[in-house]
Amino acid sequence: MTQPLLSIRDLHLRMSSFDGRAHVLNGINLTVNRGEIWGLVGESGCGKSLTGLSVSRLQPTPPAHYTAGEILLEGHDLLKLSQAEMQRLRGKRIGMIFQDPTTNLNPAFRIGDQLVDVALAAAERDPDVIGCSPNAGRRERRQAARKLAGEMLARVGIPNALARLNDYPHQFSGGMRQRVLIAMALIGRPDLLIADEPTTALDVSVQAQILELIKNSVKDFDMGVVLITHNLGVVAQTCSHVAVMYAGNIVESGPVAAVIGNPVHPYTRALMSAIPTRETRRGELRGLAGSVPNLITPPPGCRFAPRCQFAQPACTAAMPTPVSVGDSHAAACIRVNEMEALVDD
Ligand SMILES: Nc1ncnc2c1ncn2[C@@H]1O[C@H](COP(=O)(O)OP(=O)(O)OP(=O)(O)O)[C@@H](O)[C@H]1O
Repeated sequence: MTQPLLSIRDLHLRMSSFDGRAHVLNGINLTVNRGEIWGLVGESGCGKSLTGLSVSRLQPTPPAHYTAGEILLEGHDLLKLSQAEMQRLRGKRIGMIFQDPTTNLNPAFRIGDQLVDVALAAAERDPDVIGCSPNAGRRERRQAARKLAGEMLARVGIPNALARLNDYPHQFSGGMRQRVLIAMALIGRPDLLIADEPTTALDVSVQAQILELIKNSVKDFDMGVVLITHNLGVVAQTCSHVAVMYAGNIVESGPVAAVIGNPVHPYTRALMSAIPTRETRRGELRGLAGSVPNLITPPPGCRFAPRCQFAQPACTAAMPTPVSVGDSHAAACIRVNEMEALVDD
């Protein structure tokens, strides 16, 4: 059997602050294969970004400290690598896109120069990236990198790409800047792309184009994607799989059709019923009462129990382990097999 592209196993991350230690990731398990787009969803503060940052090893240190677990990229544990070794993987094997396209481009440099720098850095690790021998002269390598930069810009849908290499970031709209960042993330031909809220800052029509671009890039580059979002609509539209996070745990995961078509964890069900639909009339929108618990003193057992309408005393006895409820579909709830009956009541 082939190795999964990414395998996060029982990852525990602790954060220290003046108030105490927070267990912000509490045994995360996630497997991503090439060709898959995994959506990570959940309310603010559930640990989505820290999971993504952990894979790229960009978590804030200090105060972040791993107490257990592994992050395997094709079998190699990223947590065992030095920052210098990790630096070599970023851009080449792991690409990243973040929420705000404005702050992630340097306003003082032309778009072309920024893309060329990333391509040359990736080519140091793999000369094939720019298709130029490592023994070639500096000028020849820059020319090859610039040609690739133009091709990448065209590929992410920037019209008149070659001429636009000479422009500065302020000459691009928000959606265009996000396309440039996608080009930058893909130029080193990564195996894995981590996209943290890549469309949140964009208007709805541009959002759809960017999500389509990510979907097409998965096919073109045969990579795997972890897409972090608050939005279950984005997951339904873009992802093949989804992991629902609550307070540092994955509470439900599986293929999108199974999880969204038949959510079994009370938290997933609550998130879904909070989505406005065409039928939702004024005053009928059901929000999710309460908030994510303080992770310095989390509630005992299931962390969702204090907000769960189906909680019973046994829920607070121990952290529930994931139970399989279908093909690759699992949920961490001790009442999962009763859920159909509970919901019908
Ligand atoms: N630098 C930090 N120092 C201390 N605690 C932090 C730090 N960064 C994040 N946290 C805590 O870790 C937890 C998880 O944060 P994270 O940013 O991963 O959540 P998230 O699900 O991505 O939220 P959002 O959707 O708002 O980005 C939160 O409780 C947060 O307060």
